[in-house]
Amino acid sequence: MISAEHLTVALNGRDVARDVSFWLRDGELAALVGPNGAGKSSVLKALAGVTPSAGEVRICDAPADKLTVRERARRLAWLPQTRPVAWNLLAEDVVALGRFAGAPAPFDRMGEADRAAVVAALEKADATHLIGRSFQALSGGEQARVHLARLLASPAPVLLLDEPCAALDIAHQLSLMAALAAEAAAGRTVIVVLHDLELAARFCPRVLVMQAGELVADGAPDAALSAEVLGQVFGVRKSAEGRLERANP
Ligand SMILES: Nc1ncnc2c1ncn2[C@@H]1O[C@H](COP(=O)(O)OP(=O)(O)OP(=O)(O)O)[C@@H](O)[C@H]1O
Repeated sequence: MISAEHLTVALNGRDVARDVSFWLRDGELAALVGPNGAGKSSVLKALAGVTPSAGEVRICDAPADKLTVRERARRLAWLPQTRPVAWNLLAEDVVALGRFAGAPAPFDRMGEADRAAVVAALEKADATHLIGRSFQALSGGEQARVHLARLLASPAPVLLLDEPCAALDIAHQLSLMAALAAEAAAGRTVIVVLHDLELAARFCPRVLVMQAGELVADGAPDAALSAEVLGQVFGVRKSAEGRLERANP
């Protein structure tokens, strides 16, 4: 459904992602993890086509660089790490933006199916009560849930989410991960950048680990987050009680 072959992203003359290759099928839910600055957002941006890259990205069997912006947006929805909304839209109008690329023609009016998708996405993101509220007057976590609903409202078969749990309380983090698992079970391919390794291991059958621009592990949580990877990549280890702690405090 989405693949990267020898993906390299250079910024300011430096490779911030180097020779990254992976392949995800329909219905896979993968966590993309790694320390700060490892290159996770850069890879997601390259997959979304918003940053230049070398190598090949294929989305739904099509080379991404041959797709128009609209074709790409129909295949892939991206939740960036920073999410400015320039206009003070209503919460439901921000969610409706997720339907834009799927419309038969730009600026078509929303139909019944679009309205139903917006309502369903708001429900999935536990944000129905925010209908009618102005987006910029929402709390950080409420805004994050509206953005999640925007993504879920999109018909795209591939979802990319960059730290969607930031700003969410623990109950909503768990609900978000359950919602992503449900999307994957329904056939979408989901890549989610996470810093919480326990959340990643609990919900994601596949974990991609980046370090200093390289993909250093890719597999089921037990293998990808082995004691060796935890120590070498993250500088942590599991205590006797199973808690993560600094390897060299
Ligand atoms: N626009 C830019 N110009 C130059 N360097 C950049 C730019 N954006 C990011 N970088 C650098 O690229 C590297 C990778 O950044 P990236 O945002 O992909 O990391 P990340 O793994 O998502 O980090 P974090 O967990 O902190 O969000 C970092 O060293 C960062 O400083």
